Amino acid sequence: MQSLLGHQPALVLKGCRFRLSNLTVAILGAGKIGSIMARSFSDCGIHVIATARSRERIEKLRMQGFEATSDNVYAVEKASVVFISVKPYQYPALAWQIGGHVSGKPVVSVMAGIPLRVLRKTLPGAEVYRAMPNLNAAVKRSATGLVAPSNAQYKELIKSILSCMGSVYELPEQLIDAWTAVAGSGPAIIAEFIDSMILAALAVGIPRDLAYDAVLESIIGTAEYLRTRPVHPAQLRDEVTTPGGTTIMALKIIEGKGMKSALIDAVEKATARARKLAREIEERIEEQHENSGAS
Ligand SMILES: NC(=O)C1=CN([C@@H]2O[C@H](COP(=O)(O)OP(=O)(O)OC[C@H]3O[C@@H](n4cnc5c(N)ncnc54)[C@H](O)[C@@H]3O)[C@@H](O)[C@H]2O)C=CC1
Ligand SMILES: O=C(O)[C@@H]1CCC=N1
Repeated sequence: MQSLLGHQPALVLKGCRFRLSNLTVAILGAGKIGSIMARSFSDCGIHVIATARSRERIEKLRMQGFEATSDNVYAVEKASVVFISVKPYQYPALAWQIGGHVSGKPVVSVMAGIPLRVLRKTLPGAEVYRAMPNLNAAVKRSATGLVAPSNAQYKELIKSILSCMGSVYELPEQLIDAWTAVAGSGPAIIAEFIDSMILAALAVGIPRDLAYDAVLESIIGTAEYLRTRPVHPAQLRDEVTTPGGTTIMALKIIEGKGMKSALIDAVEKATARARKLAREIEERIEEQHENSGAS
């Protein structure tokens, strides 16, 4: 693998390593990703306290079997590990609520963009981490990036909890925004590709249900092929492409319309957006600090 791809996957963990059944974890802001995290952690035996703002959402979380509340401070105080999964712009208000209650606890943010530096400043005394899972956690196939602080005390525990969602990869902080673009947004980008291929299949007359299967099975099969056989994607492409055959006609059009350059641009823009988010949130936090009359 190393010599062919010039890269060794930095997989650190897959599958639970700790006995997690005595653990209580708070998930603050159990929306789309937070409720998937709650299900994954709960399936690992963890007691989850999920928080949400609306009565309907709390009721829904309870129906799914989780302890659920609107009281973030209660959840933080009861839990040994705290996860934050609100939208980045919702974070300053949440930090204001819980900032005085997290000292000594590990707190893991899955929010795009917000740097450790800002988490540390707003959650005094907590051991702060950044993680970037993806929606595929719903099928235990998240590729989760993890940034741990130096001299982290709780790193093995955090990796173990995150592994309930799939694979965990430890990263330096300067890579997490790029990871957010590639792996965090990845399912959306890949879903667009799948949707486009389905439309293409319809255009050449394949019935809709068959088109869906043809595309999904081909995507899953190609990923499985690349995962289990040590070949570079370009080598796979060459194995499929018969000189003067059909595939080369498709590849010529893709090349001419710039699919690769569009994807590279897209990922660069998404990475830059995460960096910009960090600045925007930091400004909001400073404003909040000034408005509170703090020096
Ligand atoms: N959706 C995704 O695939 C992924 C999202 N993320 C990150 O996860 C975070 C959440 O994203 P989504 O789940 O998509 O958003 P969402 O809007 O579905 O979930 C956020 C939830 O937090 C709740 N909330 C907001 N403020 C709150 C507060 N003070 N107390 C309690 N609950 C509060 C909201 O009502 C909402 O239900 C974002 O920061 C995003 O960057 C990370 C990886 C993947
Ligand atoms: O779109 C977003 O900002 C979040 C981060 C990764 C996936 N969704």
